[in-house]
Amino acid sequence: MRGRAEFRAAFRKGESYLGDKSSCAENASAVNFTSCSSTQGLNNACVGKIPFSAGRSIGRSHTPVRGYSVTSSSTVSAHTAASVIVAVVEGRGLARGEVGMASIDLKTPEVILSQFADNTTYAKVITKLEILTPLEIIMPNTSCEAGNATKLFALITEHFKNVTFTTVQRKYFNETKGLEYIEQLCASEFSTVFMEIQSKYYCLAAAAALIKYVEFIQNSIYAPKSLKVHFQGSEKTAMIDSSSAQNLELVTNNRDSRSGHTLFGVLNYTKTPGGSRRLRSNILEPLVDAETIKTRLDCVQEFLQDEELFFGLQAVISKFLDTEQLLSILVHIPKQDTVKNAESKITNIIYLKHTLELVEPLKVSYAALRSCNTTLLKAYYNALEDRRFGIILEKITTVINDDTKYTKGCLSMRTQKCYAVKPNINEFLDIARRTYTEIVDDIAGMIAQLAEKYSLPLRTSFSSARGFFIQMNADCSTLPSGQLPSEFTKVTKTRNTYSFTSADLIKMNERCQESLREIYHMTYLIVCKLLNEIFEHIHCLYKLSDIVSMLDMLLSFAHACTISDYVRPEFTDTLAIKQGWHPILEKIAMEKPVSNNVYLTEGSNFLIITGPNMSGKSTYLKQIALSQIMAQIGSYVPAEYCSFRIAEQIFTRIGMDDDIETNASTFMKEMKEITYIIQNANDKSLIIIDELGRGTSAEEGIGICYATCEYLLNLKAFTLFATHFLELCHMDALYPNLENYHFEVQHVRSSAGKKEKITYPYTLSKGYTEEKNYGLKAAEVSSLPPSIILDAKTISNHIAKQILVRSSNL
Ligand SMILES: Nc1ncnc2c1ncn2[C@@H]1O[C@H](COP(=O)(O)OP(=O)(O)OP(=O)(O)O)[C@@H](O)[C@H]1O
Repeated sequence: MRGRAEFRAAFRKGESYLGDKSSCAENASAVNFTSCSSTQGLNNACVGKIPFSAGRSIGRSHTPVRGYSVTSSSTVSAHTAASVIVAVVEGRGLARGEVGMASIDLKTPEVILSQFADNTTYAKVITKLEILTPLEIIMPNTSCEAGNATKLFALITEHFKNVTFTTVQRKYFNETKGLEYIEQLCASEFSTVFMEIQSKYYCLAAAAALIKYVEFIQNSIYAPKSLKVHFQGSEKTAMIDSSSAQNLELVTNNRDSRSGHTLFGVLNYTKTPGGSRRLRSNILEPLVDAETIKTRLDCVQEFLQDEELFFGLQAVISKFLDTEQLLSILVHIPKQDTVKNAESKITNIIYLKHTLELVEPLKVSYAALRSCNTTLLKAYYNALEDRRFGIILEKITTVINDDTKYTKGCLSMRTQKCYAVKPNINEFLDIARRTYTEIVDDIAGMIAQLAEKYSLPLRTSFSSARGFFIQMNADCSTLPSGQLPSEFTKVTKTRNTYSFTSADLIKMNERCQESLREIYHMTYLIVCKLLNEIFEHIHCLYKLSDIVSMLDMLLSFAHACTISDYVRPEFTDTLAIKQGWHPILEKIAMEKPVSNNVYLTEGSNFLIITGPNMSGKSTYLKQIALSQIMAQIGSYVPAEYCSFRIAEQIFTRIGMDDDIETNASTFMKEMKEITYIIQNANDKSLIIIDELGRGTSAEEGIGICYATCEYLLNLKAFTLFATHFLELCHMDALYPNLENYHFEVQHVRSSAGKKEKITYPYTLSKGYTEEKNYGLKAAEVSSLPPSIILDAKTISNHIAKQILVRSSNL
C-alpha cells in the first residue's frame, strides 16, 4: 500500500477533465469593462476601467453563484436575489429605435434574445427590463461617450437606479461573433432558434457582448452545445407596461415592497424556485394564445377534480431543488481547479442524482392520468418517459453510492459529499476517507474526555464556518468556579449555550480539513469523468425543469382556488364578469369584498364610472384588469362566471402620488401615461383610466378627458374610465358605444337627526351618480376642522353661482 505522500503526488498529477479550456470567450484579455452603479451618475459611468484579469468580479453586486437556495417554508418567496445580466444595444442612424437585447440568468443556462422596434418612449425596453429584474446591465460605451448619453442610456440608468451598469467597447457588440457563439453553445434541441435570429443583428450583437462578459466575470466557460437559446418576440404575450404593473400591484406592493399583497402573493403557492419564477414572469407577460391558455386551464381543472393527483404531485414537486440552477452549474466549465470548484461539482452530482430519482415518483403520481384527456399533462407524461433520465441515473449509480442523497444541514451534506463515490473505485480515496473518519472519531473521543475531566455536559457541534467545536448548555452559576476552564478558547455565548474550542481541537480541525481536501480532490476527478460521460444526455433536464416549474405553477393555481371560490374563465368576444371581486383586497381584508358585474362588447366597449370619493371606483377598475390577467395566465378567476376577450395589451392610468424621485409633477406624469396609451392602444387592448386630469384646473381637466375619451371611443378597445367630471357622462348621447355606471353611497342620519353618516355599499348601478358636493361630504367625515368645511361650502356655493351666471350670459 502506498503512503499518503505518494497518493497526494498521484492526484496532483491526475489529469483534469477540463482539457482545452479555451472557449468562445477566447482571449478575452482585450476586453475593457467599465462598471458603475447608475446612482453614481452618468459622469462617473465612464471612468474607472478595470484591467482584465480573469476571475475578478466586476461591479459591486456580483454574487457568487454557488450552492442552491432551498426554501425551508412551503412557499417560495418572490424576492429571490437578482441574478440576470442583460446586454442592450440600439441601432444607430436610421436604425435608431431598433433595440436588441440578450439576457442570461446566472442561475439558469438559458439565453433569451429579443429584438423589437421601440418608439421614442422606449416603453418596451423598460418593461422588458422590469420583467427581467437585472442584476447588471451592459451597454456599448458609445451610448454614453464623453458624458453624452443617448436617450436610451439615460432612460435606463434613470429607471434602474440600483442596478450595476457596465459599458463595453462597441466592437464587442458584434453580430457575426454573436451568431458564432450561439452556433457553438446552443443545445441541439433548441437549434430551431437559428431560423428566428439569423437576420436579427442587434440581438445577436447583444448576445456576443453578453456571453463574452459572463464568461469573463464567472471565470468559467460554457460547455459547447449546452445552452438553451430562445428568441422572445413580444407578439406571443400581452404587453403590460411597467407603470401599469406597478399600479395594479402585480408583483410589488406600492406601499411595502416586501408585502405579499400583490397578485403574485395571491397566486403564489409554488414549492420550487423555478415555479415561483415562472409565475412571476407569467403575471407580467400573460399569454395571448387562447389554445395554450385552455390547455393550462384543463390542467387546473383536472387538479381540482382529482384530489389524490393534486396532493400526490404537489408532494413530489416540493422535493425538487432548483433544477434550472443545477443545469446552469452543470454547463459551466471552471477555468481553474480549486477546492471550492471541486466541492461544488460533487454537490452538483448529488443534486443531479436527487433530481433524477424524483422522475419515477413523478411518473407514479401521474399514473392515474394515462387515460385522461388533458393534452398538456399527457405531453408531460410522455416527456417523462424519455430514456435519457434512466441512462444518466444508471451511469451515476455505477460511481455514486446508492444511499448518497441530498440532505439539509452542512455536516450531513459534508458527509454525503465525502462518501459520495463508491468504495473500491480509487484505493487512495478509500484510505483518505478512513483517515477522515479516524480524525472525526478522535475529535468525538477528545471532547468526551474533556467532558469527563471537567465534569461538564460537553457535546460536539459543527458549522461550516468553525468546523468542529464544543457546545454546552449551562448557566454560569453551574460552572465549578463560575467560569469555563482556561483550556477553552474563542468562547461565545447565546442564551444558555456556550460555544468554544481548544488548541488541540483547532489542530484536529486542520487535519480534518486537510484530509477532506484530499478526498474532495479525488472525488472531483471521478465526478468530472462521470459528468463527461453523461454530458451528452443532460439536455433532457431542460425539459424536466420546464415540466416541474409549469406543474408547480398550475398546482399553485389550483391551490389558490381551494382558498377562495374562483371560477374557470371562458374566452369569447365579450368581457363579462358576473359577481367578480378584487383578489388582493380579499387577501388583505381576510373576507370576501363586495362583488360586482361588468359587461363590455364590441357595440358597448366604453364605460364611464362615476361615484363619490371612497365609493369603490378604483378598486372596481383594478379588479377587472387583475381578473383579465389571471384568466390569460391560465388561472381561475374570482367571480361566479366570467368570459374574456383576449387582450393584447393592458394599459392603466391610475392616479398615484407625485413621483418625487423623478421630480415629475402629477400632471406631467399623467400626460406621459396617457400619451403612451394613445400611441400604443389598438382594438384588442384593455384600457383602465382612473381620474385623468386631476393635476390641472377643472375646465382643462374636463377638456383633456373629453378629447381623450373621443379618441378612445373610436377604437374597439375595451375602456373603463372612472372620473369625477360628471360632464363626461353626457357623451352617451353622441356615442352609442358608451355607457354610464356609478357607485352610490348611502347617507344615514343619526337618531338625533343631526350628524349625517355615510355608508359605502360598493355596488355598481347603471347611469351616473346624482351625488352633489361629495368631496365636501367626504371631507365632513374626515378629521378636517368644521370651521374649514363651513368656509369650503360657502366658497364652493359662491363659485357655482358665478359659473351659472356666466353660462347664462353666454
Ligand atoms: N367592492 C368592495 N368591497 C369591499 N371594500 C371595498 C370595495 N371597493 C372598495 N372598497 C374599500 O373602499 C376603499 C376605497 O375604495 P376606492 O379607492 O376604490 O374608492 P374610489 O371611489 O376610487 O375613491 P376616490 O375617488 O377617492 O379615489 C378601498 O380602499 C377598499 O378598502
